[in-house]
Amino acid sequence: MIEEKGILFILSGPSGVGKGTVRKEIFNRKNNLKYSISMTTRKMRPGEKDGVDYFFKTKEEFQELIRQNKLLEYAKYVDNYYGTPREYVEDMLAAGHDVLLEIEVQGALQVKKNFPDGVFIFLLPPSLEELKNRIVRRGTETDSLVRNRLAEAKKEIRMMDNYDYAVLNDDIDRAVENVRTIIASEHLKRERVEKQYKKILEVELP
Ligand SMILES: Nc1ncnc2c1ncn2[C@@H]1O[C@H](COP(=O)(O)OP(=O)(O)OP(=O)(O)O)[C@@H](O)[C@H]1O
Ligand SMILES: Nc1nc2c(ncn2[C@@H]2O[C@H](COP(=O)(O)O)[C@@H](O)[C@H]2O)c(=O)[nH]1
Repeated sequence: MIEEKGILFILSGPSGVGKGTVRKEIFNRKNNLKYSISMTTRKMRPGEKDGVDYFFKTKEEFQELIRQNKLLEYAKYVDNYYGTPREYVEDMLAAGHDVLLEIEVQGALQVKKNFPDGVFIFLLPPSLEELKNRIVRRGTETDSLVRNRLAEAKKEIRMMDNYDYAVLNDDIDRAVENVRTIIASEHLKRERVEKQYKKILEVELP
């Protein structure tokens, strides 16, 4: 029997492309999604809150989580670790909730190995120039970190073919609508398959 589980959505793409902005817009509207708050060893930015934006951990704490297999995926990204808590995601999916991860590309590829049925969405910037402008305008990174993040971005964009969908974030409203449409249509698709599956099994053999 098909287990009635939630769908895992992975929103990914280079730093500064607008993943967080799109995600917040999606969660501002009515939805059936749960957001998985990540763990990180990076320093908290002004305005960020522990347990809301991330669970902020020391390097030692993070390494212990890895050792105890408590992370669904993790990656070292520009000198810091980032990872997804396993228990929350597995519990939510098992309870039938859809879950959204907002993660970089190395982590997304790990998730794909373990959750091939996940829906992988890549957010693409209009250009590297605009990506740089967005990171600089956000004002969270030093010049050298901007350079490192852009170098990662080029590698990440090369991996876009591994995703189910690519959404261009040139216009924020359009990008949000496109991601919402993907989420809704994947949902519908799975509901239809589930219904059909049940219908087939209801029929008595002659
Ligand atoms: N379509 C857009 N047009 C112009 N600016 C945008 C657009 N989308 C997002 N931004 C801006 O770009 C900056 C980076 O966006 P955001 O922080 O959401 O990116 P991110 O992909 O989540 O970054 P990171 O991966 O580093 O967390 C923000 O200042 C945001 O307001
Ligand atoms: N592999 C993972 N990547 C993650 C996770 N949480 C966030 N991220 C990504 O890291 C970079 C940098 O984030 P920032 O907050 O320092 O700008 C960005 O691409 C995030 O999406 C995670 O759990 N796993």
